[in-house]
Amino acid sequence: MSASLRDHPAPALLSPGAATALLEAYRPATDRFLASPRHTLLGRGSAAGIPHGTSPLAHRVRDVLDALRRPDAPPPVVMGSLPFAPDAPPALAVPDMVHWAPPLREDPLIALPVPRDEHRPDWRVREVPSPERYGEAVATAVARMRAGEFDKVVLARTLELASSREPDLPAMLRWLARRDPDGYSFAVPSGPGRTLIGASPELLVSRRGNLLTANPLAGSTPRSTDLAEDVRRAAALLESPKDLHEHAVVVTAVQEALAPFCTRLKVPTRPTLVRTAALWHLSTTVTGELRDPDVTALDLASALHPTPAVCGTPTDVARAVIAASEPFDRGPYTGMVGWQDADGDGEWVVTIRCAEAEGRTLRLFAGAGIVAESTPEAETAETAAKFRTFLHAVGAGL
Ligand SMILES: C=C(O[C@@H]1C=C(C(=O)O)C=C[C@H]1O)C(=O)O
Repeated sequence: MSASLRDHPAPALLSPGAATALLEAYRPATDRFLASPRHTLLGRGSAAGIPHGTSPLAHRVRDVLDALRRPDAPPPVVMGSLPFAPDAPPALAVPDMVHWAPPLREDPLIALPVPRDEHRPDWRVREVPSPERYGEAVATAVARMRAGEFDKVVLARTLELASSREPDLPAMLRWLARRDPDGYSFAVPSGPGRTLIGASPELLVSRRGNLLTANPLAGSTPRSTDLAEDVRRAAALLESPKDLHEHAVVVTAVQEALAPFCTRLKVPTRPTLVRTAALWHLSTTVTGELRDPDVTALDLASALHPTPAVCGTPTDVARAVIAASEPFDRGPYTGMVGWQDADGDGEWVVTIRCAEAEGRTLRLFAGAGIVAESTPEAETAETAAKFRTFLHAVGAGL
């Protein structure tokens, strides 16, 4: 439906249960689902793809959306994901039909208990790299940073899950979306036969009219089930010099990337906390006013990507360290996932806390920001906590 509908939703779409109905309606392969704190979207089918070309992707997306504009219809929308590597192909499409609903977190039905899948796959789990190898890569990066070679790098590891039957992706999405309804949950095709599915807490950038918002996260600690300990960990994170440094590197990069586009950019001087079911994060909400109304959400996202929350500083050195240290291809992980309409409004989310499903396999990804004060033990524990959300969703314990 439409931008106008988004601003003035039709009564039927305001009915309690509209957002959870979209969640229930999600079908893999044909559908693109994205829930944010502002909207719930379900795109079905594919009316147009984005052509290959030498011009920037954001321009090609704008041209496709402009060509599909009809005077009597709402502005068309593109949905999908962009990979971490700049030269890898995006997985974007203009759906035949986009259904909009208010946010999941405002839907009274979101609080209903999620029925557990009785027939859970019998997962075999392989860690790539092993936690020991991951710790060694962290130690090597720390030594190079202490020698002054670079400032920060984000190193990731994966879990490869294989089963004798295909996972139930709609059930997984329902579980993820209901567990963190304040975050960004998504399920989109990411390549032939592949689905990217996850629940990210991090907004790369959104644009609404001439207003932009970015919400970099960096600096994390696992939650505790003991309330007093959970609060103690949150308080310690807010005071941790190592995490404040790791966070500041990201905020500075976001500020520098967005400043040229803005007449006004507001960057709070100290971070606050956000929490997911599994982690506490340091968070800064950056807001700004656009200088040029023709700059789209994807123009802004492309200028920001990759932030040091997922790559490092300086970017080119960090990219090289990642390529040399990680024994797998990141694919869509640490890219972006989201939507944008022909007016240039949209939301692009950092693709983390996610997995890529293909047939009977699932590949889970988790990374952590490494700075000179990092330790291999703490970063291995942080990535284990980041896997936890997803492992619960698929019914695999580790
Ligand atoms: C890279 C990931 O997360 C990023 C790294 C964080 C950190 O190092 O503290 C926090 C949030 C994300 O920006 C991930 O979840 O895989």
